[in-house]
Amino acid sequence: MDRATELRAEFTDAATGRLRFSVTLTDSCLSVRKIGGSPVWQHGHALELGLGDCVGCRACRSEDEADTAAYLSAYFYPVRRSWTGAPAGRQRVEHRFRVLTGEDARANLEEAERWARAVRHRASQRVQGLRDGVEFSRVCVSRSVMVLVNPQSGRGQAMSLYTGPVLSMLTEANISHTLITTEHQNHARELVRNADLSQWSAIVILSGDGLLFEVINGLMEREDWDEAIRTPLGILPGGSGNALAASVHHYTQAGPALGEDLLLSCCFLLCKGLVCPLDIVSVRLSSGPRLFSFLSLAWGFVADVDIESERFRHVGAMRFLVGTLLRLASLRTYQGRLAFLPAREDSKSSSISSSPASHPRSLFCPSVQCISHVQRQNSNQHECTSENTRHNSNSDDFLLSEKLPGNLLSPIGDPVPTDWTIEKEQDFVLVLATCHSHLAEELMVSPDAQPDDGHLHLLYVTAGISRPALLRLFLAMEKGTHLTCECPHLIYRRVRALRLEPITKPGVITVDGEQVEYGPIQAQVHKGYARIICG
Ligand SMILES: Nc1ncnc2c1ncn2[C@@H]1O[C@H](COP(=O)(O)OP(=O)(O)OP(=O)(O)O)[C@@H](O)[C@H]1O
Repeated sequence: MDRATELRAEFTDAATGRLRFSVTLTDSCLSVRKIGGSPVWQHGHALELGLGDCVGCRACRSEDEADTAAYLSAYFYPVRRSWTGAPAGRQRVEHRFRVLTGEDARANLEEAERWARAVRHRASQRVQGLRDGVEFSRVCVSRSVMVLVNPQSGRGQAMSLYTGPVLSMLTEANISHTLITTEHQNHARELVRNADLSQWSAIVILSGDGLLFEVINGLMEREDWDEAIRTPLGILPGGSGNALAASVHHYTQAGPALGEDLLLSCCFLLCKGLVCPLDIVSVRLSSGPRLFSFLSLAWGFVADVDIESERFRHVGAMRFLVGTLLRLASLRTYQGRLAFLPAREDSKSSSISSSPASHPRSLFCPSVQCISHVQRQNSNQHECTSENTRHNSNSDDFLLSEKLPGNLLSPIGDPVPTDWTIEKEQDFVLVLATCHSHLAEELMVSPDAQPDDGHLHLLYVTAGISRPALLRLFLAMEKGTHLTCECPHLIYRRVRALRLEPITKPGVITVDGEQVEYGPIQAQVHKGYARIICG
C-alpha cells in the first residue's frame, strides 16, 4: 500500500463523543482502532472495514445548533457468515463518528466532508474491471436512475420493499432516482418506448421478470433501438420468480440468498454500479411477431407450471412448488420436433451429458444417432448453413430480423440450415432454454451460465421419466446438481439458436414467463447486446 495515500485522524464516537478512535483510510479499507478503553481494542486490534463493501459515506452538521462538531457516517454491507463460515447474505453496518478539529463549526464540517469524499472515491475504486472474462464498466450516475416498480408483482409487496431497504440504500449511496409505479400491463413497455433516454443513466426494475421483459421489448420497439438497448438495466427482486435477480446474485459467487437477502445483494450491486454485457434472444413466432427475451423459452412441464400457478400468486415463490406438485400428479408428455445450432465448443461433441468427463457419451446415444441420420437427409435438400443463411422471404418478419446482426434462422416453413442438429420427432416432458443460471430464486437450471456467454442453455426431458425421477431432478435444481444426476432422460446442450415445433395441441409456450402464441417458434441468442448492472 502506498502510505502517502493514507488519511489518518482521531475521531470520537457519534453517540457520546467520549470514546476516541484512531481512524485510517487506505486504498482498500477504513481501519478503526480504539484509543485506550477495553482490553480487546488495547491489544492493537483494529476493525478493518473493506471499502469493497461500502456503498456510501456522508458528512453533516449536528442538529443541535450549539454543537460545533460535524458527523461522518459510512455505510457498509459486508457479507454475513453462517456458523459454518459459509456466506449468508449481506448485512447493513453503519459507522458514525464525531469530527471535532476545533471550535469552528465550518472547519469541522469541511474536514468531515473531505473524509466522506475520500471514502466514497476509494470505495468506488474497489471494483474489478474483469472477472471470468466478463468486462465491467461503470454506470455514469450523473443523471437520474429510472426505478420502475410494479405494485402488483409477487405478493404485492414491491412498494414496501422500495420504501424500506431499497430507498434507504439508494439514499446512502446518494443515487438520485425517480420512482415510477406501473399502473397496468404494458405500462412500462409504453413508457420506455417513448421516454427521452438521454435523461436517464439506467433503468432499474423492482418487480418480477415480467416487467423487465416489457422494458426490453419497449426499448427494442424504438427507432433508436440500437442505442436504447445499451441503456444499463438493473434488477431488484420484487416478483415471485425473480430469476434474473437470483442469477445476478449467483454470478457474484456469493452463497445462496433468498428473499430480503437477495434484495440486499442486488441493491448493493446496483449501488456499486458496475455494468456488464447481457445476452438478448430474438424470438420469432410462426405468425410473424417478433419478441426479445433475456431469460427463457419453455414448453411442456415448466411452461404449464408457470401459467397454471398464476392462481397461487398470493403465496409468492411457493406457487412454483405447488404448481410443480400438481402438474406432477397429472404428468403428461408433449409431442414435437426440436432442432438447434450447437454452440461452437459444443458442436465437436455430440451432446453434453450430465457428467461429461466420466461418461463422455453414455447417456444420450440414441438421440445422437438420430441426429446424424436426419441431418444427412436435410443436407441433401439444402446447401445452406447458419453462417450464410439468407433471408429468402419478403415478409415484414424478416425485415424486422435485420435489427440484430448475424441472423442464424431460416423461415419457419423452410428446413433448418445444414449445420443444425435435428432431434427425431418425439415425446418430451419439457423443453427449456435459458440464458441465465436461475429460473427462480430456488431453481438453478444452468449453473455455468454467464450473463454474456452467447449461449442458450437448452435442457430437455424426454418421455419415459418416472414421476419420482422428475421430482428428484427438480429437487436437485435447488442446488444446481441435476446435471450430475445421470438421468438418462435429461439432455443438456449449449446452443446458439433453436427451433421448436409442437405437434401436441393445445399447449403452452412461455417466453420469459409470459405466455406467447402456441405453435412453431425459433430463437437466436445475440451475445452481449444489452447491458445489465451486475457485480
Ligand atoms: N399495476 C399493474 N397492475 C397489473 N399488472 C401489472 C401492473 N404493472 C405491471 N403489470 C404486469 O404484471 C405482470 C407480472 O409482473 P412481474 O413479472 O413484475 O411480477 P411477477 O409475475 O410476480 O414476477 P415473476 O415474473 O418473477 O414471477 C407483467 O406482465 C406486467 O405487465
